[in-house]
Amino acid sequence: MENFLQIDRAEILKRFIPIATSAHKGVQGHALIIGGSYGKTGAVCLASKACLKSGAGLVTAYVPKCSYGIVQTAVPEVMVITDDYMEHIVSIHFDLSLQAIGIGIGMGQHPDTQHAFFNFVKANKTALVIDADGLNILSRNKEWLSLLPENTIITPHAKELERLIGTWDSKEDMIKKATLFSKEFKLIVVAKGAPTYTIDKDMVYENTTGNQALATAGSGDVLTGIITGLAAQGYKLTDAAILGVYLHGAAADIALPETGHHSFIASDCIAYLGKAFLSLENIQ
Ligand SMILES: NC(=O)C1=CN([C@@H]2O[C@H](COP(=O)(O)OP(=O)(O)OC[C@H]3O[C@@H](n4cnc5c(N)ncnc54)[C@H](OP(=O)(O)O)[C@@H]3O)[C@@H](O)[C@H]2O)[C@@H](O)CC1
Ligand SMILES: Nc1ncnc2c1ncn2[C@@H]1O[C@H](COP(=O)(O)OP(=O)(O)O)[C@@H](O)[C@H]1O
Ligand SMILES: [Mg+2]
Repeated sequence: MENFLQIDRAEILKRFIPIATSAHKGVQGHALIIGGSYGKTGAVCLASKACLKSGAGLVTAYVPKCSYGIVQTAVPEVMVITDDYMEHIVSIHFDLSLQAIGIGIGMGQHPDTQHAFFNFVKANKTALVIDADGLNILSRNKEWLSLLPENTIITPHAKELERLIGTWDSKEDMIKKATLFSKEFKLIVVAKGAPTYTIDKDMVYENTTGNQALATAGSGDVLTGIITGLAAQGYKLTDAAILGVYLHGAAADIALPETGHHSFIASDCIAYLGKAFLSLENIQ
């Protein structure tokens, strides 16, 4: 039987950790964002910028060669490592000490990328957030799900979730199936939608922020970056997911009087993240 909890500001304040006055970038966590392919480097730019804007001390992006100049120009604060191949990822290798990795956005599902993803998950021990093509690759290769570290966060939209757990006939049925999936593979499922449910075994956390302005390209990529950034800072992974979803929605709610529903874009979600954090910190 599932237990439901509505995530409002009071619940978030129980989990939110302000940054210590003595902090430096070395203690704020190093996050790696792996993704991108020809024509979809924007997803990595959005995720890695959102990751930094969520408080991670250092962010590196792992991208195919064609994405190098784009990421360096769009987000100069982010460091970049490139794959050996030009247009998509064919092997994932790096020598970094990391606290969290976000993988899958804009990555595509080329057979070589699937192979690289398999070798990566087989070896990886770092806290992991998987989105978009990382999830699509797992849907095609369900036997790889058991390779993921316990409490890996997955962030599917409805179609990605359906590819993983099959169809459902009601919201209750979706939650039941996602709960079973979460328990079977020991994963935290962020079932994105309106509202978003974060499902950690029998616990179901219903988010209370966000609006239809988020129905715009790249808003999920931003969420991946936020959650990865919080995980890198050492949040318990369930809390990183819950807090990330809340802040992402809060940024869209705070932006609304300025952008309206139509003109809000994923970059606005990043731009308003500061105000979303301030709504928790009461700093004037
Ligand atoms: N600037 C960039 O670089 C960007 C790069 N991006 C990257 O692109 C890649 C592909 O990602 P993607 O999500 O567009 O593809 P995919 O999983 O096939 O879903 C599409 C189909 O699924 C459905 N569908 C979608 N959402 C749904 C929902 N909430 N609820 C229900 N259904 C939903 C919908 O199906 P329909 O409703 O039309 O039947 C739609 O046709 C990925 O790597 C991503 O990171 C993007 O982030 C954009 C910005
Ligand atoms: N109508 C809506 N109300 C609230 N949130 C929404 C709405 N539409 C989309 N979102 C949110 O926007 C994000 C979309 O993610 P996703 O579909 O992965 O986008 P993309 O792949 O383009 O980055 C999710 O966090 C989802 O919950
Ligand atoms: Mg997406």
